[in-house]
Amino acid sequence: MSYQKEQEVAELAVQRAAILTKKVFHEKAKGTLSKNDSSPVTIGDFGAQALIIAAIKSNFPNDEVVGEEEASSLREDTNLRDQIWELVKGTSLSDSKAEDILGGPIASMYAMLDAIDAGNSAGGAKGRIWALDPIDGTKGFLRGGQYAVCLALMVDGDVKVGVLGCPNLPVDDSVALTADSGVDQTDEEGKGVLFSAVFGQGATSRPLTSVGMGERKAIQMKSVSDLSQATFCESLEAGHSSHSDQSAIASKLGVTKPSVRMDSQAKYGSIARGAGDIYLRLPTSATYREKIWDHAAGDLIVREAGGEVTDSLGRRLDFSKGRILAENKGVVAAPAAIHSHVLSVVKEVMEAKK
Ligand SMILES: Nc1ncnc2c1ncn2[C@@H]1O[C@H](COP(=O)(O)O)[C@@H](OP(=O)(O)O)[C@H]1O
Ligand SMILES: [Mg+2]
Repeated sequence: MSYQKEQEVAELAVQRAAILTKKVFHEKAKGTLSKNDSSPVTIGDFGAQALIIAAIKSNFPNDEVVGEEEASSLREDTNLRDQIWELVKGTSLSDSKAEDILGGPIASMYAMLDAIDAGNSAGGAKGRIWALDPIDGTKGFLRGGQYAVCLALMVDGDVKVGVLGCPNLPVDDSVALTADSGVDQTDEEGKGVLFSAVFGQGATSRPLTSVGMGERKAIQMKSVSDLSQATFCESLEAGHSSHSDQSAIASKLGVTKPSVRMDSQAKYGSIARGAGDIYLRLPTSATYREKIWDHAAGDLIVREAGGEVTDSLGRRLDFSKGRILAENKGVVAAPAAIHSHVLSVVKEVMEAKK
């Protein structure tokens, strides 16, 4: 399967949803968002999920979707619902042919609520299931840092298509990450990149604004010959991964640069294009299980760019277990050539803690 149509729909849908999230952010910044003070994340999340699921359902009506949100609270809260509908109604691509590919605008507010609710798949090992995170990196979105609109298609539990829209990352793949890449990037001119991969066909990037027009550009992870010069990424939120374990691992690896702390799957995209090298996500609790929508697209994009992605015990991320990664703990992503070395150090550090 080439998954050409799926990739095209996913890219355009993510682009349209990303435009909506940007609009919400700017309305919030101008103070015109809401008289009743609904959270911009709530509005952006629901709106983006509606646009993306509507596009999936109009092209692939039998596919299922695992989406982060569901609309029951919206059906009660008419004010919030109207606010989201205004925004969804007003968000279309400037390219009308591309908009047609997505199935055009959503017909009514009730169709919007139904689209949101169609993200209720239980996931699993059979059939075609999309994993959707309309705004990944909630905290980053709110602080004007990094966030991502994330969409992946799984077929019988394997990720076949992955798309990440990162509105606040630089377009240029050659811009190396720095310690402050994760914060306060909003409103700088010319930002926004879309990463995309199809299983077996490599990973690409292009400006988020040129989706549907420009060519995709192949991306590759950087080869790391000297770990002392390597850049590693981690969550900005200390609650989402163990900064102390990650720092112990980095120093054992001989990494000398400070970590790049960044919200969302923008981390996967950044290492896939060689702007950084390694992504470490060591669990902070024994019971938390990662959500499939937080990893599916990034996992494929990194692997298609020449990387390897496992959990902290060296197991491939298993997306066939439902809405969560029930059989995995944490994430270790690195170029294939050094992944086993990185993993051995991860295991050493985790063993030493016991
Ligand atoms: N205790 C925890 N450990 C790991 N991930 C967590 C977590 N609590 C929440 N998360 C997830 O971490 C995601 C953000 O990842 P990151 O830290 O890389 O930006 C959140 O996605 P949302 O922002 O979509 O809610 C959320 O699903
Ligand atoms: Mg998320």
